[in-house]
Amino acid sequence: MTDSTDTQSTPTDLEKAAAEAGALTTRILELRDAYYERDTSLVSDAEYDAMMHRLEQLEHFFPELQGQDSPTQTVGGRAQATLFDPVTHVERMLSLDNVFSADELRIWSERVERASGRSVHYLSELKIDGLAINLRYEKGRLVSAATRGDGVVGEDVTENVAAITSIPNRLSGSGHPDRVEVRGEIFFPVEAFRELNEQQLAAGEKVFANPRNAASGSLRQKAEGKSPAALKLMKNRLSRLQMLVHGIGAWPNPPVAAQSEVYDLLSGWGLPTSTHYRVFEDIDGVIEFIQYYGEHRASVEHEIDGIVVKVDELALHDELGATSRAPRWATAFKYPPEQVNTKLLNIVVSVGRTGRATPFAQVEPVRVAGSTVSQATLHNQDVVKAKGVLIGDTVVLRKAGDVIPEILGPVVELRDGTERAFVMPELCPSCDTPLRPAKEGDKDLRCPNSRSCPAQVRGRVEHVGSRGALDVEGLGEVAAAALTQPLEPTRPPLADHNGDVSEAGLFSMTIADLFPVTVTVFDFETGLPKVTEDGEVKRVTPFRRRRSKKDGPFDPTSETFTGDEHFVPSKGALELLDNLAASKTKPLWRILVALNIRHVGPVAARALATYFGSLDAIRAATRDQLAETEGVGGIIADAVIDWFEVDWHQQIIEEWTKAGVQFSTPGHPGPGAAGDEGGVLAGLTVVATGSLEGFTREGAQEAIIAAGGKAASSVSKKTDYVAAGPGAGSKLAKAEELGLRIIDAEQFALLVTQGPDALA
Ligand SMILES: NC(=O)c1ccc[n+]([C@@H]2O[C@H](COP(=O)([O-])OP(=O)(O)OC[C@H]3O[C@@H](n4cnc5c(N)ncnc54)[C@H](O)[C@@H]3O)[C@@H](O)[C@H]2O)c1
Repeated sequence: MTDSTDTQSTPTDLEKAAAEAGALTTRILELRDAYYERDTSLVSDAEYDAMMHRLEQLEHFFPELQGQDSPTQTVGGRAQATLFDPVTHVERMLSLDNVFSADELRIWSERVERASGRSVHYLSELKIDGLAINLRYEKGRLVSAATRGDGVVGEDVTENVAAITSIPNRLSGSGHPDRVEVRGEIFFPVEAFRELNEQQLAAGEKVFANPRNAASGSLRQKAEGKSPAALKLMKNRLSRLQMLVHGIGAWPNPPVAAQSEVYDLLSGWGLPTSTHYRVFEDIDGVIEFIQYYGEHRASVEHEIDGIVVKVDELALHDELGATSRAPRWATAFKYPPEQVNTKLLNIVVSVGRTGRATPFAQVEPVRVAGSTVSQATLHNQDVVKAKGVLIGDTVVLRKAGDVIPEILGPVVELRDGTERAFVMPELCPSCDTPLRPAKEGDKDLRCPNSRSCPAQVRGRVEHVGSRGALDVEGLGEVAAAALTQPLEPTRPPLADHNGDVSEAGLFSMTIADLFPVTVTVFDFETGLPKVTEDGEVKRVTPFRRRRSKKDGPFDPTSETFTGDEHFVPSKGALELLDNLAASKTKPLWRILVALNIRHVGPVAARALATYFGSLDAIRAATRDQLAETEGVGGIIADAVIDWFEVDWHQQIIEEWTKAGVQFSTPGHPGPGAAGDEGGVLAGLTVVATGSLEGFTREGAQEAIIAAGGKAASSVSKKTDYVAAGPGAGSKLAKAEELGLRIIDAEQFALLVTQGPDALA
């Protein structure tokens, strides 16, 4: 680069960077203030981390931008605590640097090992998502508890800490120095947080969106000026908090050489330490530990937002030292966020197959835990009220692993007055029937028009096609909506001559029924129909397409002219009818599930099908006979009897029978017979884990049950066989530990067809 380009470009780049860094700094300081002073997250942690990361980058390229009080050089909170008396820590409390990938972690460890001049041991532990606390013990007595503040001066919360039972007032054991500072994290265990929110909900109070902020808010409450009732509530919240210690501050010359040994000492003094830590000889072990907990976050009793990696050798802590913000001998690997902020665009009410009217949040689509979320259930109007969300709010949304997304609450501080409250409709949004509770006192409202409420029929039709029922490819949400959506001028294929929709006609539909189906396309954000450029409501025809030259000779039985256009059935229409036809003779239990009998899912349906062998035998059974059938019981027996008593259910059976649906198991000898005889696996419990060649996951379970065995989902002493294929994880390990009989896919195939003797 020549001098002339340097003088031309550098000032502009620097200016640009300075402007960006300035804006970022202002924003980060605002966010910190809200977070540490008002226990509120105005943005998600991931967004905050991204801003910090960007600021670090800018300062890296333009070191002149890095002032002493840049957020990258300072610890979170504020020096002058506004609520509590100040406490000066004997030794500074630092934050931690972050890494976000295995590669970044490797770079960190290489730097550490280079600076140490040797390989080191790494202590890996869970990063507890709570708030930092500093406990000072003098002569074994707790004299002060303080928040981190700006790292030098924190807030005195000694009084409130007294209500946290896991924090001892006196250290037990011996060997504690005259003065020691212990550092830890205060948090709500997941279960305690759930209970707290349940209690808030029951009391008609607002639920808390975030355990970290709830913990911080609970600890940083002032007793003064509170009514006796409010004081009781405060004590109650404090008593649910817990603490785990993860370090020491001031302690000259500790009698141990490693951080992991510090934990043994601390726990010997009666302080709670975490059991989730391990020491590794290299960074690969740490990365496996990170992967493991990334997949098992939900199994930990408290929230975690990452893994803290510390050099285990204490001598190296002094050698490596610290920056003004964080130690060089530790770093935090941050997991991708499970909580994000997004906009609540609307709350719409949907009616499901059982008639329950459920408010749904439609949110601005947002990436979280590996998928894009655009809606979340809000359960019922009481939950909407308790969460305190208004339409138009910025809300906190959580999605953990495979768990369904949940709206945790609003960010009240971001309201601008345009938000509006949700009003639960009085009429069913699908059929205008007045909604009512199923029984007195029920919070959930239902549409009582179960027979022909289009939303309920749609839900039931979708259920017929679902994997746990008849597993009909092509009969999913969209097809179910298309078959039931009543639209002028076409009648939905599942409507009878009165125009009432019902699943009774599902198996007798023909191409001619499907052909005219026109479906309105709804706009997700508004819930209103989409409009074309010409101002027409947008409609699609999923079961037909325009004829093309490739379609061969004209077939008058399945083709049609509409206006001047020529249509043929779509591939989807033909497949749907073929698949429906093929499912008429599927196993009886699948047909039973497809009937949408309350409480009768695959497990109960299998039990009924195995014992009775036909729908007629089930109908003829007494309540006692049903209830006594293994795997059935009283509640299901009642639900089955109730189901048969409804007239229009008879119509479904009649219509389906006429269409060729098989309501019995060919060759079944009659009630009880199959049960007595048992299968080759009668009395045996088998667990299938990993991928077993030749079997799907569900197929393996079915094979066990079909052979009369019990398909268990977890391994215990009572398990007789564990069939394990590639990918078998903890179940296989447990089976080995218990010394159980472990078999491979080939042996499994023998076992379920010929029984245990085949393996001898
Ligand atoms: N959403 C927002 O608006 C907002 C604003 C400010 C801060 N934040 C969040 O706070 C973070 C910054 O806070 P920070 O400076 O406290 O850093 P940090 O939370 O990333 O890490 C440092 C802290 O981790 C804690 N910790 C938990 N488990 C630990 C363990 N096993 N060993 C050692 N320490 C452990 C310690 O208290 C330590 O002070 C951000 O990354 C962000 O997640 C969010």
